Amino acid sequence: MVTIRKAIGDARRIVVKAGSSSLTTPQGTIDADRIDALVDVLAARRAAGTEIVFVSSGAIAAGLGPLGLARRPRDLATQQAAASVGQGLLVARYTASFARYGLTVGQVLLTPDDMMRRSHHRNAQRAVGQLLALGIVPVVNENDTVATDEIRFGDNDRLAALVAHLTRADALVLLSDVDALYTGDPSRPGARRIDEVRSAADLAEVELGGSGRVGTGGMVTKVEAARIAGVPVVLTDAARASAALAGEPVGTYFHPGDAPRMSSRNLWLAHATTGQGRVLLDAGAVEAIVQRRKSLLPAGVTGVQGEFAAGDPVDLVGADGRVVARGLVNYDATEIPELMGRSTRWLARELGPEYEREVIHRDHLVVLA
Ligand SMILES: Nc1ncnc2c1ncn2[C@@H]1O[C@H](COP(=O)(O)OP(=O)(O)O)[C@@H](O)[C@H]1O
Ligand SMILES: N[C@@H](CCC(=O)OP(=O)(O)O)C(=O)O
Repeated sequence: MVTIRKAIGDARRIVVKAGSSSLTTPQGTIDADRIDALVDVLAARRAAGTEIVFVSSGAIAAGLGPLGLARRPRDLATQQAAASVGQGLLVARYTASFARYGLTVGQVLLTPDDMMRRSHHRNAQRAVGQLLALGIVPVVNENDTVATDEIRFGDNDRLAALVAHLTRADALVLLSDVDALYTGDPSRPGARRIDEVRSAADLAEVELGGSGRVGTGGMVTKVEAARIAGVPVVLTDAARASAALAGEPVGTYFHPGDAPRMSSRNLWLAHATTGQGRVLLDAGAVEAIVQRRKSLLPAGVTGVQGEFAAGDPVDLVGADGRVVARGLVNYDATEIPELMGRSTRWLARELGPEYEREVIHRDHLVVLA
């Protein structure tokens, strides 16, 4: 007897993410047949009463052919141009394809700010919520045309996990060009399929390789997405989408961890940002932050590395060189050396009351250790 994954079968709202390789051809054009086949599956589940939020990659990959490019460009400006062309083509195809079932799609292009800033977050939540309430299928992607190397999600696996939080979905399905997670690169002999991941321990021996020809992030970002999604996740290929959505035992099933659900803001900070610099801490500060969840005060800082401005995300590093947390810093890198090792009281007295503030407030700090 086939055991059905009840959490997937019963889900009332599912985020489905498809990678570039499942939607486009090696020539850098849209693969209309495979898109139609995937839409058939999504529309069927939709007809059964489940709300679908579709996260579609492929903007850059679909723009390559029209721009006469043989491969993904390295420079940002050409990636942006390819995404601009490809995104329009993708959405035109989805519009036509879902229309076969009388369904309307709505394009949603997100930037990291939409997850991070409270007002933007609420706004994105309201917009997607309203699309769903109106019976429309939201088609989500990163806004690649205005993304920069510094400010971007970069991969849609983690974006899909954040969208699962944003929409309070019940499950996440990641569709790739590989049918499951393997113990190592599946093209190498000896790699074994993994049916279920219950905890980080199940991944201890797994080698997570890079992406295929057009994808971004490879398995690393998929496993990371499963870790942060907070709901059951199925990873499989697009050919098994129907079975995956029916809850049949295909691909790899990631059980939701028992870690408490992080706020979207902290999820973004931990998983969608890159530290713009490093703040070095003494042992007391590491203990205060990691064990007691306190703010970082100037007294516990022993050094700074890199150039950053107030408001930037920075990594907090212990004496052993390990990154223990990430946070939004309240000072420019150049200001910190004169504050280091000083008590806030001393700073307020000597430099003025505005120096009484923390280096990083605990509300803007996420522990990674
Ligand atoms: N341990 C692993 N298990 C499965 N696939 C892996 C593993 N390590 C690396 N990969 C590669 O990851 C690729 C999928 O990632 P990616 O190219 O980013 O896909 P997508 O475009 O669907 O996001 C697969 O084609 C596979 O070759
Ligand atoms: N936002 C990018 C896709 C980034 C990405 O994660 O790609 P993939 O690994 O194919 O899911 C695009 O639409 O081209």
